[in-house]
Amino acid sequence: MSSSEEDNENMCRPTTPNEADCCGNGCDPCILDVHKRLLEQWKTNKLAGVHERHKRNLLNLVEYKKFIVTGIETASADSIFIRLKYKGNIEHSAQLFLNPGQHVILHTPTLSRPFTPILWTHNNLLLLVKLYAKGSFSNYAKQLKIDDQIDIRGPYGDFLYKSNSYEQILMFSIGSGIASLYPIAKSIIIDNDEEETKIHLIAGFRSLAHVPLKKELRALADYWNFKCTLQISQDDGDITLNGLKMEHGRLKEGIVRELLKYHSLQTTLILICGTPEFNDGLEKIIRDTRYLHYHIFK
Ligand SMILES: Cc1cc2nc3c(=O)[nH]c(=O)nc-3n(C[C@H](O)[C@H](O)[C@H](O)COP(=O)(O)OP(=O)(O)OC[C@H]3O[C@@H](n4cnc5c(N)ncnc54)[C@H](O)[C@@H]3O)c2cc1C
Repeated sequence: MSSSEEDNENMCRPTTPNEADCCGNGCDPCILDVHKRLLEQWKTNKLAGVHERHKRNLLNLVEYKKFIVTGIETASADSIFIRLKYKGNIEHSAQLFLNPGQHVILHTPTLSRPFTPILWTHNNLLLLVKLYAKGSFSNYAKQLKIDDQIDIRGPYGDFLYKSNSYEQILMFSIGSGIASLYPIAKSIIIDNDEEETKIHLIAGFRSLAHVPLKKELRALADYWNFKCTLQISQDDGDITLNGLKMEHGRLKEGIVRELLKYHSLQTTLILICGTPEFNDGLEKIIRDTRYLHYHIFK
């Protein structure tokens, strides 16, 4: 190996974070664990003679990058959109890169929380953030102002979709869980003309006022292969939203079991994102019904 190749390889070695880089908030994944994993992968590749071509992602798994708030908007009765832009100069070959459904860790001076960007470009990303009355990050988010700084690392999450690999995708979410599923639906339905896969998103919310992304969901519903059912738990009277099917009642086991009766166990992919209880309940149903392909975002 020439010395320049060796230099190049050593440059690709994941940078070791300082012990002090761990914020002590019990982040999942912790920056030190991520580095350990990357280092093992790097050593395995080195031994096997695999020379990785590193993509220049603005985001980094073990190093926080600085972003600034460029927009804050109401998304629904209990959620906001936060737009963040990379702070600093972008090298020619670098850009922000995420797979739909992947999440990032936001780090403030006192806490860290995972969020799933719903949209992004080469240097900015849009988050859908649900606000909880007593939530620590929620209270921080409520006071955010334009030009405030937030540190971000990532992306994390191992869900990878291969085009046209299923006939049908059933997506189940409650509340802010839609943040993981919307970017996947968009990438399949709008961003890829070659897709033949049909998607049915079943999303549970308290009331119509609590539904974010209404315009975006209706835009998806204009396509032949996307269907959306909003399962509204509070009695909102006769509610309608063009293009979207509205159902009364909580997104409960009976509804999921009924839907699962009519799909192929082999060619259907099931995606789930909600509270831990919701995720566990649906996983049990999927196992009982013997569906082969599912992924839970948690
Ligand atoms: C991989 C991953 C991706 C995520 N992506 C998003 C996202 O894109 N958008 C988003 O809004 N959130 C997302 N979350 C949840 C988010 O990270 C925070 O947990 C959430 O915003 C609450 O943080 P908090 O500090 O405001 O509340 P905390 O201070 O952590 O909790 C305070 C109280 O709020 C309530 N609470 C907190 N979280 C939940 C919950 N999930 N369901 C029900 N009640 C809850 C509980 O009553 C809790 O006791 C994601 C979580 C994970 C694990």
